[in-house]
Amino acid sequence: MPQTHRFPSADATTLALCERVSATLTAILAGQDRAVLAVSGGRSPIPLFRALAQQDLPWHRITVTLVDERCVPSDHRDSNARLVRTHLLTGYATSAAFRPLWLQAATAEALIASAIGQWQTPDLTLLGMGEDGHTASLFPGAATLPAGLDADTAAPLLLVDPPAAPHRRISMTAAEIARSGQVFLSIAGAAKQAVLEQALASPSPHWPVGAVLAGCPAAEIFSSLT
Ligand SMILES: O=C1O[C@H](COP(=O)(O)O)[C@@H](O)[C@H](O)[C@H]1O
Repeated sequence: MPQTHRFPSADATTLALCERVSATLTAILAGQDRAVLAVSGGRSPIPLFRALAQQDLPWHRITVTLVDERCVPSDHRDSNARLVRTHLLTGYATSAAFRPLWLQAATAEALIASAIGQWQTPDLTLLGMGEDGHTASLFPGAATLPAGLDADTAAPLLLVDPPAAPHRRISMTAAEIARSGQVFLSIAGAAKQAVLEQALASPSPHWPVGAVLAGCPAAEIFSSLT
């Protein structure tokens, strides 16, 4: 069962998570030349990205990639790559390498093949969660959700067409999240807290986050009610 760390506010969560991510990357880099950090998109991670960018880490030995991406050009307002470039790859973190997931491709097959072709299993994966219980872009009701939650698949990434959210997505599979060295999930707000508790109590495809975390018993959850 993942361990949960509760904080009085979203700001306190950001501070604690920033320290934890920094310490984890430092520990990983004490034992290997390079580390791969996979980060989520959306809006919630912006304060964490800004805090991490101010950490004096050996960013030149870190590759940042994405847990999931919307299939939109890299200058689109909904692009997670744009979010990362704007808020994380600044300050000290300018020297990190960045591997975006979405690249222009003629077909869906070429798109997923190019993303998988340059993919490396992350040493540390940072997850978020939507109020519908999706994490990464593993959305409830998506046609490819069963493949995305297949614990035995070797596929690290797959395409997802969310039934109730904009844009086709590229997402890490639950199996690839489970293969990550470490997994931290952060959420803020009572609504997300209630969904997460329900998902953990009875893992089901209705709340993909529960099924994902069931495959990551050593994952850690960072949460606040505000
Ligand atoms: O669409 C997405 O949503 C989730 C949750 O976003 P948030 O802003 O509510 O935290 C995010 O984790 C995922 O990476 C993103 O593409």
